[in-house]
Amino acid sequence: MSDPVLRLTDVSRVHGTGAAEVHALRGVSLEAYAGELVAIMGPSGSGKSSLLTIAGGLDSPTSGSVTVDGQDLGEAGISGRAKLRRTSVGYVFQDFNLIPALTAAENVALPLELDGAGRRSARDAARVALEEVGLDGFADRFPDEMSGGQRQRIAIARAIVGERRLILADEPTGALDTETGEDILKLIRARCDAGAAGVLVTHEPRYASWADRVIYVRDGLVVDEAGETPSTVFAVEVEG
Ligand SMILES: Nc1ncnc2c1ncn2[C@@H]1O[C@H](COP(=O)(O)OP(=O)(O)OP(=O)(O)O)[C@@H](O)[C@H]1O
Repeated sequence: MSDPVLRLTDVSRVHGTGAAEVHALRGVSLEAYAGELVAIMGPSGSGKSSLLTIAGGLDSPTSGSVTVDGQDLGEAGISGRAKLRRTSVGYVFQDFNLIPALTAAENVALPLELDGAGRRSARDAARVALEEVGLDGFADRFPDEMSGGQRQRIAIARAIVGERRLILADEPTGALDTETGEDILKLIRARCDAGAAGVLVTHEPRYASWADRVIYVRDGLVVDEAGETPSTVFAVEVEG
């Protein structure tokens, strides 16, 4: 098998010191390969968001290592991690994290422009990404002129623009109705089918069923890895 796009090896994350010490992650290892979507489930406070921010280089582990596309984030340094975030990692948040003063196309083009792409080519790439998520014709609208589902589509377009290899989504359906949430999952799934690796944090078995594998986290530990079929999500829930 080829190398994983994402590899976490024995990752721990401790916040605070002494009596205030919180172990958000305790020796988590996981891999996500090109073409696969991995769902992360677990109770509130179990470490899901910590895992994702560390996978995306937004936070650093206290110990353990993270590699994205073979590059060790610890060795990459601050500027190397920032570059990797701009070029290889697409992050989708529950609350969209769009810049209200920028149009849909400008929001999507931003990571490319930050990475030094010319304005014209960045905007062209943004329009292609917006088309891919079904927002052709909305490029010049501002986020507050659009529905929640459309805003999340902009965020997905921003996460996939420029052929990002790793898509990290933290409860991307949280603020959306079920039908719109399913549409968003379809887009993430399609991107993985096209060759990206995806990691999806979700509370909803319905959305986790779009994944190839489901990983359960509890108290900062991976406690169970279900099989390959969506039905195992429900099987484990019933047994648990
Ligand atoms: N910056 C921080 N400082 C202190 N503690 C933190 C920090 N970030 C996370 N934690 C703690 O680490 C643990 C894991 O948090 P995390 O947000 O990763 O959980 P989660 O599974 O994503 O929760 P939720 O489903 O509610 O979003 C929690 O106990 C949380 O309070």
